[in-house]
Amino acid sequence: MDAQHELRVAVIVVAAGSGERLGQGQPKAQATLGAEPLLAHALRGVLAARVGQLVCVVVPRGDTELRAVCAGIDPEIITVDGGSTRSDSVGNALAVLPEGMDAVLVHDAARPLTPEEVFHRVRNALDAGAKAVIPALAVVDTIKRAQPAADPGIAPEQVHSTPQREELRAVQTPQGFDLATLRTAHEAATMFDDAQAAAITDDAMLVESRGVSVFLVRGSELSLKITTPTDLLIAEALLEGPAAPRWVEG
Ligand SMILES: Nc1ccn([C@@H]2O[C@H](COP(=O)(O)OP(=O)(O)OP(=O)(O)O)[C@@H](O)[C@H]2O)c(=O)n1
Ligand SMILES: C[C@](O)(CO)[C@H](O)COP(=O)(O)O
Repeated sequence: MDAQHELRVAVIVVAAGSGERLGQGQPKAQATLGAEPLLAHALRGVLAARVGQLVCVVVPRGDTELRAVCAGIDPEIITVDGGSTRSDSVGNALAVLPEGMDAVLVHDAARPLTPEEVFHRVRNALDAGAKAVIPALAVVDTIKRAQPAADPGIAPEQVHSTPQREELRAVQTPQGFDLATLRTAHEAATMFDDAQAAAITDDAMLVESRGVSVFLVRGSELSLKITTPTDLLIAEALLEGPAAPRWVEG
């Protein structure tokens, strides 16, 4: 990329998950946080950060509520149906992006409080020439690798080993990529079998496996992912507190 050319960036927000672990019986992106759906918070953060020329939101197939949330915030937002896995949902968005984009940020609607600064760090790394960049935090717990139990559910698991904590990072979104690099990696993943496909938990994995260098920038504790009911309680407390992102006022 020459220094004169400003990157044209698309932001994909994946919001097509079912929210099984949250257990509200509705798509997770519809769950209410401070009187608004998670998707509305996530989109407000994306738009406040001004890191892209367009936003594409991936919604559950047949959804009308999340489409209405998008239209109510910015009628220019593109919406597309999701797939059965997160990776399929990202692939569906990659397929509908208009011509002329250079790079893409992929963000989880399930991270409603991601501060603008995190978007900027990712975008800045792309501007500096990175093909792949992800926000991350140092891990605070000691992590153990478990040995698969001989009789799952009967015999207790045993510890296999303890990775060095200094080397571990908990990664977040938005994850930023050169668009052609991410598209090639997703196309290769369409050949995966079901077990391989189920094991793809983020986009960076797909480009890593192709030998692309993935750079890390600092994430944020505010950027927690809403997965369980406890996460939603924590997010409510964060939203009320002094550390809430500036854009939560609307
Ligand atoms: N088929 C899917 C699965 C997930 N996602 C999105 O990917 C992000 C991270 O996924 P996760 O937190 O696992 O959400 P769910 O799949 O909804 O959660 P669960 O596994 O508890 O059902 C979320 O913003 C979710 O909406 C998606 O767009 N399409
Ligand atoms: C992409 C991600 O949010 C990075 O932390 C995470 O891997 C998504 O995982 P999930 O199991 O789909 O929630």
